[in-house]
Amino acid sequence: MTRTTPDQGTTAPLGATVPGYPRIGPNRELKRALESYWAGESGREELDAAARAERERTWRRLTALGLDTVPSNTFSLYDQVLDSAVLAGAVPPRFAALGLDALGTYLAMARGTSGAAPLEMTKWFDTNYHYLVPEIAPTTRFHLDPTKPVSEYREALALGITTRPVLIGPASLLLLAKPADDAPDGFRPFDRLDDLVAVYALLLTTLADEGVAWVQLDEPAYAADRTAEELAALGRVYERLGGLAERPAILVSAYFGDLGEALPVLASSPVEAIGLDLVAGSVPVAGDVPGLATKTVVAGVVDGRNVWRTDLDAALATLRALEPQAAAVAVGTSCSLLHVPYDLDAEASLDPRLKEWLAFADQKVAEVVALAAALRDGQLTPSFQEARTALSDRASAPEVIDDGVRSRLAGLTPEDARRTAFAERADVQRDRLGLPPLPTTTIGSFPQTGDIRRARAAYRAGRLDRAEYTTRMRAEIERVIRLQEKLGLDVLVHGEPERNDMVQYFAEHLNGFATTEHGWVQSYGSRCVRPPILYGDVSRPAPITVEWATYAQSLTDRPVKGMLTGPVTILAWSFVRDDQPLGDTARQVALAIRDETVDLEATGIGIVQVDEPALRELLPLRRVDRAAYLDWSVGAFRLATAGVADETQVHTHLCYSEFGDVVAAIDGLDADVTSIEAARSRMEIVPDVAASGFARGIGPGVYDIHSPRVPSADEVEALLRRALDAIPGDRLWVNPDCGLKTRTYEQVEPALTALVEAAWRVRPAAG
Ligand SMILES: Nc1nc2c(c(=O)[nH]1)N[C@@H](CNc1ccc(C(=O)N[C@@H](CCC(=O)N[C@@H](CCC(=O)N[C@@H](CCC(=O)O)C(=O)O)C(=O)O)C(=O)O)cc1)CN2
Ligand code: MET
Ligand SMILES: [Zn+2]
Repeated sequence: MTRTTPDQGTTAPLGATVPGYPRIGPNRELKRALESYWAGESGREELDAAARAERERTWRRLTALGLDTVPSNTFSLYDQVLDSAVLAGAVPPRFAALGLDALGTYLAMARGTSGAAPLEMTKWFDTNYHYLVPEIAPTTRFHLDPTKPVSEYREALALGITTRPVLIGPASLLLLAKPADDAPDGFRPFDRLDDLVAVYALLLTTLADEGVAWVQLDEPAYAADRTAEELAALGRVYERLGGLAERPAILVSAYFGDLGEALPVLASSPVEAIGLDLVAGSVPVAGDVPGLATKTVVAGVVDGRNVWRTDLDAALATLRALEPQAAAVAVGTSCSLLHVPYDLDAEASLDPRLKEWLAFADQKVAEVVALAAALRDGQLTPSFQEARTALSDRASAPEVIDDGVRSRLAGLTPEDARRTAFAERADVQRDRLGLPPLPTTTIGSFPQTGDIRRARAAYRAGRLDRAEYTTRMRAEIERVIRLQEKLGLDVLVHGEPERNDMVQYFAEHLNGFATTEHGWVQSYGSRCVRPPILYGDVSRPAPITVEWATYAQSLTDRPVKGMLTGPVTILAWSFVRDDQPLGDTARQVALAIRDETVDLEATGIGIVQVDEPALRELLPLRRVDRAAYLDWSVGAFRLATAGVADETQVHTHLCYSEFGDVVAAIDGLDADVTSIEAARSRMEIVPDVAASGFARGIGPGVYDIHSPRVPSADEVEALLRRALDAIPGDRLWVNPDCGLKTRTYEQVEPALTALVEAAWRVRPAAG
C-alpha cells in the first residue's frame, strides 16, 4: 500500500478540475432506480448497479473531457450532507433502533419509516437543492465509517482513474446541523467540533493509507456571515488536520460567495489549497491575506450554477490577476455542477441561436479545460473565439430586447404597487366572500397521478391531441372540485393537473423564456426540476390560467382560488439572464403575473393566490446585502398583485420554517392572507409571527405534506388550538403546509378529512 505525506511543491498540481458533478443520471437513471427500489419493483442489486454505472460514467466522462484531476464521493444515493453525517456516525437513536442494515438506515433517515420521522429537509444555501439536516446531541457518538469515500476511490482506481475524494468539512457539517430534540437548551451542534474533528483526522489517515493524494473538504458555511468564535474554530480545525503526520494534501473549498474573514484564517493554516468562488466573489489580494502566496488557489471562474457560456477572455484575465497572489493557480467551476443539467447537446429542440449562448455541465468542464491550458501555456484554443462570437451575438440579439416591455416598465409609478389599506380591503372582502371563521383551504396542487403525467407525456409526444388532453385535464379538475365539496372545504382550488411544475408551466407560456427537454436538476432525493432559461425581456402573450380557473369555478358555488406563481419564485427557480439587474428582470415577470391576476378577476375569480415559496431562498447569505434584495423582491410581488380591486382577496404561500429572518418582509408583501409551513415544527413560529405585529390573515400549515403520514383530527385540532392562542379566529386559516402534488389520494383524502373535522371542532371557540 502506498503512503503519502503532504509535501508542498511535490504534490501533483490540481490543474483543471471541478468541485462536483451531477449524479441523478443524464436520463434520470438514479431517480428511476431509487423509485423502483422503493416501490419494491427491483432489488438491491439493480440499485447498486445503477449507482455504480453513474459513477463510472461520470469519472470516464470527466477524464475524457480533459480534466487534470477528477473528484470522487460526489455521487450520492440521496444527499451529500446525509452521507457525511453517516460517515461521522451521526445516526440519531430512533434510526439506529430500527435495526436495519446500512442502506436501510440511510434511507430511513432520508425518508422516514412508520416508526421514525425522517431528518428535516432544508435549502442548501441560496439554491433550490435541499439537504437533510443532521441532528446532533451532546450524546452523539461520533465514529468513523469511511466505507463510502474509500470504496468509491477504489472503484475509480480499478478503472484506472485516480480521484480526489470530496466531503463536507467538519465545521460546515455542524453549522448545517441542528440540535437533536432532546438536547438541552442552549446546546449547539458546533459545540461538538473537537469530537468531530477527531473523526476527520482518522478519515484523513485512512485515506492516506489508501494512497489518496488529495482530499477536498467543502466549507461553504464560511461564505456566509460567521462569528469570531466560528472563525477561530475554523482555524483550529485546519491546524489540527493540517498537522497530521500522515494525510493527503488538503483542498478546502467554499462557494456561493466570498470567504471574507475566513480566507486569512485558511490561508494561514497548513492546508495546501483553497477553492474560491470567483463568480459570486472576487479575487483576493495577497497583501491583505497573509499566507495566500504559499497556497494553491483553485479559481472557480466558470459559473457552476447558471447556464451562460463563459466569457473566456474575462475569466482568463481573472486567472492572470490571481497568479501573482498565490503559489499556484488551478482552474475550476465556482461550485459543484450539481446545480446545472448534464449536457447541452442533448437538447435537440432549443433554438440554435440561444444554444450558442449556453453551457451545461459538460460544456463548462470543457471551458475549465480550455482556461487551464491557456493559463499554462498561453495558447488560446478555438473555443475562445467561439465564446467571443457567441457573447457578442447575445449582446446584440433582437430576441433579448422588447421595447414594449421596456417602456411599460419605465412608465410605472409607485401607485402601481400600492393597494388600499389592508383593514379597508378586509371589510369589503369579508362581505363579499362570507366565509366562516377558520376557513379551510389547500395550497393548490392535488396529487399528480401517473395518469396525469402519462397524458402529458403523450400530449407532448403528439400521441394525444390538444382537445383530448384538455378533456382529460377538465375531467381531473371536476373530480378534484367534487372531492373538495365532499370533504367540506370552504375555498376550493382546481388542483393544478395541467402543470408539469409551478415554474416551468408559466415559463412555457411567457415570452423571454426557453424550456429544456432533458435539463433535469436534482431538487431533493429522487425529485428533479427542469429550470427554464430566462434569456430575454418577459411578457405574457395571452392569458395562461384563466380557462382552467373559470372552468373550475363554473362547477361550484364555493369560491375557487386562482393559482399563480410569483415573480421572485419564477426567477429563483429559473436560470436567469446575467446581463441586467435581477430587480429589473423581476419587475418584468411581475407585470406578466399582474396581467394574469387582472384577467382572473375580470372573469369573476374572487381570490387569487400568488405563491412565493422561494422568497426566503434568495435571501443573500451576507446580511449587508439583504435590504437591497428585500426591496426589489417585495416590490416585485406588490407590483404583481396590486392591480386588483379591494374586493379581490390576494393570498400568498411561503413554505419554509426559517421565518424570523423575513417576517417584516412578509408584512411588506401586503397580501391579505399568507399560508406558511408550520406542521413539522408544531406551530413553533406562530407566536413569533403574532409578536411581530403581523395582523393579516394567516394559515400556518397543519398537515406536513412532506411525509406520507396521515395526521388525525385530534392532532390537527391540537395544532389549531395552539395557533388560536396567538391569532384571532377571524384571521386564522386552516390549510396544509404546501401543495399535495407529491402525495397520493390514499393519503390526501383522510388527511383533509381530519383537517376539516378539526376546523369544525375549533370554530365555536373562535367565535
Ligand atoms: N421548480 C420547483 N422547485 C421546487 C418545488 C417545485 O414544485 N418546483 N417545490 C419545492 C420542493 N421541490 C420539488 C421539486 C420537484 C418535485 C417533483 O415532483 N418533480 C417531479 C417532476 C415534475 C415534472 O416536471 N413533471 C413533468 C414530467 C414528468 C415525467 O417524469 N414524465 C415522464 C413520463 C410520464 C410517466 O410515465 O410518469 C418522463 O418524462 O419520463 C410532467 O408532469 O409533465 C419528479 O421529480 O418526478 C417536487 C418538489 C421546492 N422547489
Ligand atoms: C412549493 S410551493 C407549491 C405551491 C403550489 N400552489 C402547489 O400547491 O403545489
Ligand atoms: Zn409550498
